[in-house]
Amino acid sequence: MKLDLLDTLRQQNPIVFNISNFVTVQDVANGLNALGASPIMSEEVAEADEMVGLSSAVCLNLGAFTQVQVEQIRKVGELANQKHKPLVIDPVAVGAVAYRKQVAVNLLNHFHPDVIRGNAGEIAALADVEWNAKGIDAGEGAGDLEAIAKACAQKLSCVVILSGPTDIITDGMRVVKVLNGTPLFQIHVGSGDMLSSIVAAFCAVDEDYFEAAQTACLVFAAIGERVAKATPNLGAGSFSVQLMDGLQLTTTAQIEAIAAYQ
Ligand SMILES: Nc1ncnc2c1ncn2[C@@H]1O[C@H](COP(=O)(O)OP(=O)(O)O)[C@@H](O)[C@H]1O
Ligand SMILES: Cc1ncsc1CCOP(=O)(O)O
Ligand SMILES: [Mg+2]
Repeated sequence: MKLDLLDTLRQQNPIVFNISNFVTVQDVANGLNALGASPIMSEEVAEADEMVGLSSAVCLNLGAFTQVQVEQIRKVGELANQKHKPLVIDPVAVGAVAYRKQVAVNLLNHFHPDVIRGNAGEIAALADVEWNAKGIDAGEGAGDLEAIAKACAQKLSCVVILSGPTDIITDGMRVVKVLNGTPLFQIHVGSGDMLSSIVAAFCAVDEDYFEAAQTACLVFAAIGERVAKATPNLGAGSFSVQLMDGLQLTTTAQIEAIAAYQ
């Protein structure tokens, strides 16, 4: 685990280009900014070439697209591959909505992601494993999560993060598990979207995307855990405020002190 990547990220302040969704776009922008990256968003395909060109990483969130936006997402994904910019995909709710899975699978025929980050329901759907996803949430299933994450990574030849109470990060062969976190993440819509964009930010500062992905998961989960423990009776509203402060103010040493992974 390369925790010093957080210091590198804060020194380099990489530009991360996000196609976000209208629900969580502000959380994603502010989360990246607070941590030490430089977010930029766009909904216009005409500026895709310039946007990808000026960015150090790209995060495509499939949370709430229109057909016009699918064209933009495809173009940006293709450009990211052509310009060798790290590309992260967040396949929101592909396990719950057949149309979304169809769109996601079609997009993945046009470009190759370096990292896919989703919850159990989303990663199971991409791996074609039986699972009862619940809307944007993981839902329930009987399968082994590590095996599902590995199957998805092997099928799509990329790093996969299956997030949840334990984050499972795999390149299809190697597996790292991040045990930090807090259940408060579940009552804040946008936790997963923030994590996906933060994964892209770490990929901007380390070409080893397996390392970048696991560090991003540890940093995000440990900061959430730390702020949750620091404030008694934290609720959904104040957690999101504390989380933003934590992303800005938590040091590498403070994360190292509570880091739990295997
Ligand atoms: N019950 C939980 N306990 C601890 N951490 C959690 C829990 N549920 C989710 N997380 C954390 O929340 C973040 C978002 O993950 P997740 O909830 O799986 O994404 P999504 O919002 O896309 O469903 C990750 O950092 C994950 O580790
Ligand atoms: C509620 C909702 N609806 C479409 S996208 C979205 C946000 C999903 O955010 P997250 O997956 O980070 O909880
Ligand atoms: Mg999500």
